[in-house]
Amino acid sequence: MAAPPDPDQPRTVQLAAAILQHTTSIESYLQQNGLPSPSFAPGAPPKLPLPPNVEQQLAAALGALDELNALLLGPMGWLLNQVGHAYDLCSLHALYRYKIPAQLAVGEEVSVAEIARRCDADEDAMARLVQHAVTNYLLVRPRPGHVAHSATSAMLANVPVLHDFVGNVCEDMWPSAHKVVPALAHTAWRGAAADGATAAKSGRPPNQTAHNLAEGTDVPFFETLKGDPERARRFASAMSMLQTMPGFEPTAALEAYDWGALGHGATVVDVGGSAGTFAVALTDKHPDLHVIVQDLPDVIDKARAELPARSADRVALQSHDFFTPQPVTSADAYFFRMILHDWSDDYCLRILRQLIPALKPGARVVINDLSIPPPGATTLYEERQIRCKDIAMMAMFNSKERTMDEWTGLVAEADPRFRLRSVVQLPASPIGLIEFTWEPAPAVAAAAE
Ligand SMILES: C[S@@+](CC[C@H](N)C(=O)[O-])C[C@H]1O[C@@H](n2cnc3c(N)ncnc32)[C@H](O)[C@@H]1O
Repeated sequence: MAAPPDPDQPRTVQLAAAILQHTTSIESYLQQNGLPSPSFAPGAPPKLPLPPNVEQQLAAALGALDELNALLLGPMGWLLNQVGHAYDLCSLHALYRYKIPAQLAVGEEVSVAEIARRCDADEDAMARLVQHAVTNYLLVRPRPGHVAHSATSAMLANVPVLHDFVGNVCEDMWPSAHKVVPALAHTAWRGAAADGATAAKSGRPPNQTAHNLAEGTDVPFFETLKGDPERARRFASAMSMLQTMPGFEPTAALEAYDWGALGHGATVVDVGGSAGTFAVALTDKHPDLHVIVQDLPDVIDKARAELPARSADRVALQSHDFFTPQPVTSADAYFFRMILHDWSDDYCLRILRQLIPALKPGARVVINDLSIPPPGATTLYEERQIRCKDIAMMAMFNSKERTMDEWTGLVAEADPRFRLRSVVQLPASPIGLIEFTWEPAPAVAAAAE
């Protein structure tokens, strides 16, 4: 248990004391469990392997460090720091585009001139980008003018999905970042909403985004991917990397929800279930459940080729556009995992309402998606990470991350007969699991008969 800060000390000293206290706890946990101290050396674990109680100390240490950094820089320094961040991704982009990590052997010390030669790039510019990468711990500098692998670059060299993730960030998403405000201010787009619902609070269409301005196209990002197989492959690979992040793994949703309570032989529809990763994990754990994975035709074709033989009699695959009426009637649960955050409120309402004619009384609708923590529930540093994701969703899709209240309000707006049943916030994760049941009022049910 962390000691409270000494109120007689200045804030900076309180923060420094908290950082020392939390860091000491983290190091003792690592030492007691025979785990290595954090390091920049290639081979360091991608993430500190900490249990939830120590993970909380890590979150507190990082939050305190961030606030201390801002205070010590002072208002002007902190402002200039933001300006610097605008260019931070340039060196990571160079690492990605020129596949620099893959060109270095672990333990090899290479001159910056040699890096430029291996990349067939301008020596002066490449040397400067590589030196910037050193300052961001993406590479290390064993001696002046030379670089070598850091833990991060070695990971980028060895984990192809991570390389794809960086490519997706630097080449698909980052170009839209400086168009977020111009898209907001775009006169012709102001007030545009789904299906002409001009008063909608968040209904800007997915083809009037910062991404559309950045790429000079009027088709939504997912449509662009359909015409560009390599970009689509990189996006799918980047998404599969996200599935391995803490809280984003299928196992997290398996453990957070009582799937067994749906009953023996229950049917679950995984709406937008992609390649069926979750469905396979769910039926491995609960072999008596039947899961129908729905997605767009191309995705289902690919899923069909990849579905493990052991899942064939428990997992069915179905092409379905979730903007059309739900074809599976009377299922026990309809599951939306990382789907609705891709869409603005108006589009989410349309997706949810497509379920209604198919629902039997008591059917569950389970949303497994990011949730923005309430103010003060996390450090500003932690909240910033999810707010950055929220802005990324706005930039690419005109969609959003939501608070728990926004999630429950959205589903209630889709139809008041969706009754909130449970809310679970996954530990040490921005992901939530919100369960609704379909409860038509007796009078409404009778009238419908
Ligand atoms: C962010 S992914 C989430 C996939 C999966 N639920 C998971 O958690 O890994 C969004 C999914 O929605 C699918 N999708 C997009 N538009 C769709 C539509 N109109 N109908 C059905 N699926 C759609 C995409 O193909 C993709 O598989």
